Amino acid sequence: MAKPASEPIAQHVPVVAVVLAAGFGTRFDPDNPKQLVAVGGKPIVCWSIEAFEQCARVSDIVVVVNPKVRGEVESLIDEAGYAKVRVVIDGGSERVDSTAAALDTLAAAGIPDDAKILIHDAVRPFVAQSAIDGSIDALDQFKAATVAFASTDTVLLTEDLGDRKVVKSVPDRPNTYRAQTPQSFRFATIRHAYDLASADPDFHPTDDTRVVVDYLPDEPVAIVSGAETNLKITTLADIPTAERIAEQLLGRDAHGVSGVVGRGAVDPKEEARARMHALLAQAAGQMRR
Ligand SMILES: Nc1ccn([C@@H]2O[C@H](COP(=O)(O)OP(=O)(O)OP(=O)(O)O)[C@@H](O)[C@H]2O)c(=O)n1
Ligand SMILES: C[C@](O)(CO)[C@H](O)COP(=O)(O)O
Repeated sequence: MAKPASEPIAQHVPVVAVVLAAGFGTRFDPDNPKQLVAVGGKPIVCWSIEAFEQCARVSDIVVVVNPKVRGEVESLIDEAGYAKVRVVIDGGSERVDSTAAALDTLAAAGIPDDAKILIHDAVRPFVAQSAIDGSIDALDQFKAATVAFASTDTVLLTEDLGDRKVVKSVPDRPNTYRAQTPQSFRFATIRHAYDLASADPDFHPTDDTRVVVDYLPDEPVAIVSGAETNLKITTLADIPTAERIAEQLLGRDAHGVSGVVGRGAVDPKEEARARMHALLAQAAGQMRR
């Protein structure tokens, strides 16, 4: 059951979330689209849409899909009754093509240049409200921003030497962040960057920030605090972590039992204690024999 959408609040400009769900999940399982996989009992794409439904400052949501998942995503949206989803559009073969399709749709709809656009990976289901709010706020000062998480590892920039990768440089760790989403922009800024990038068929960026950084290098992109829990589900190995985060957010323990123990329900700690007592009693009985 979806949480009800927050009432949109009066703002000067539209705040549009673009939820990118048009990927093919080749690193996950191409026969099992990851955006439809349930974690904590809820499809990943629904977690992401709901994060923006619940933010009162988000006025509209555009969902980007591919033909393989369109039917299922549309049914999920209908069943949940997401009130802010305006349109479900087809994406393209790469992530940037899907973003470009969303920008074209928004342009055709006559969205104002100063609208705030938040572009989010559908496969980052646990994005925090603070990251969404922080992204919207950052656009009052900057025309571009990205949620990112400070790297705890030292990051190595590499280059090719024969068939080996070798280290080219080592940036100072306090200056290294892992890019997350949402990545947010004033509409005219991201549209301009994409227009410039479209002239280069060899440009294959994996995120939208790169499009601004490469094509509008004078435009600062602000960092908004992300979190380790804003996980991108990339391979099957990410699912156990995702389940753990979902359980925490849903307030359940690792076995899916509600943390609130009602009358008649079995407290898992009590159950474990009873099991241990039984085992000890059995062991003691065997020692006496
Ligand atoms: N053509 C594409 C490619 C990706 N995405 C979206 O961009 C996000 C991040 O992409 P990624 O994790 O790489 O997903 P996939 O492209 O599905 O995975 P893979 O690269 O393993 O095929 C996902 O929400 C994905 O659905 C998209 O909308 N359109
Ligand atoms: C946008 C992104 O999630 C930021 O970390 C990432 O770049 C997507 O990359 P992918 O190659 O599409 O997984």
